[in-house]
Amino acid sequence: MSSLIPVLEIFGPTIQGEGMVIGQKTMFVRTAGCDYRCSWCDSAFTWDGSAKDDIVMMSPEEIYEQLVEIGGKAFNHVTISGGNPALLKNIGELVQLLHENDIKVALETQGSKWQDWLTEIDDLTISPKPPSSEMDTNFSILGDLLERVKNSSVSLKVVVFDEDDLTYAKKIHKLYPDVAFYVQVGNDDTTTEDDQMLISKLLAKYEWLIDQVMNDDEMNNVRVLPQLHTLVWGNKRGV
Ligand SMILES: C[S@@+](CC[C@H](N)C(=O)[O-])C[C@H]1O[C@@H](n2cnc3c(N)ncnc32)[C@H](O)[C@@H]1O
Ligand SMILES: Nc1nc2[nH]cc(C(=O)O)c2c(=O)[nH]1
Ligand code: SF4
Ligand SMILES: [Mg+2]
Repeated sequence: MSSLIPVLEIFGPTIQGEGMVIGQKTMFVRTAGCDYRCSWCDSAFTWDGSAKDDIVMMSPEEIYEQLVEIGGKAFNHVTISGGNPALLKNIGELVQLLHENDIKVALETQGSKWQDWLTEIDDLTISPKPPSSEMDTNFSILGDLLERVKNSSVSLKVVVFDEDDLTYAKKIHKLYPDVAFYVQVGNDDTTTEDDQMLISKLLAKYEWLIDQVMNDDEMNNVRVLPQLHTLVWGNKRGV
């Protein structure tokens, strides 16, 4: 019997709305628990206790069964996010099971914890947190992690809210110039249900971020992205 994984959401198929495989058709598995408390976290329910009664302890086999129950045959890509899935040693068993079923696996983590299974991920996104998050980056852990996954398909993605975040993003890019680098628009209104207001605000921020990067000779090899799912579905959960 495999060990159990704390799961908060399984949904899809949908598009990957962020980062290195934006637009990719994928299922999502969202784990509970995070070692960070980002001020603007759009998935705070994974760690703030508000959804603690919704956490289901599932074996990798049960997760795979539910993915198939929801997605049928209409997927071959699964994204694991959280919370921080890298807190969980047994994600490795889930990754192995998905690979055995010819499913590619993406994973989102902030780069604060190492797990040996990180080298097995097909699309690995590391998202270190800028000053606006009020979290501190442990550069020793981050550097070690990036060194150990350097032969995998890996990217760095920094969410940017303001100029200080942009300075931080540049520092990250300069430290690890060989890792594909993305900056992403930050959503500072993660509870509103007014989609039109949210979308026009986020598009204005996207234009601001594009302008900043275009005018900066230290960011010639940078990809600038919105959170595509937010532009389509606003703050809706499970999409
Ligand atoms: C909810 S996190 C879960 C994975 C992991 N804890 C992390 O932060 O990378 C998934 C992605 O959403 C991003 N994110 C979280 N809140 C956001 C917000 N308010 N605006 C834009 N991106 C956000 C994170 O930076 C991360 O890249
Ligand atoms: N469509 C969609 N794309 C995403 N990319 C990263 C997400 C996340 O919350 O980790 C996410 C999400 O929740 N939905
Ligand atoms: S690291 Fe990710 S899940 Fe954790 S608080 Fe920050 S954005 Fe949220
Ligand atoms: Mg999200």
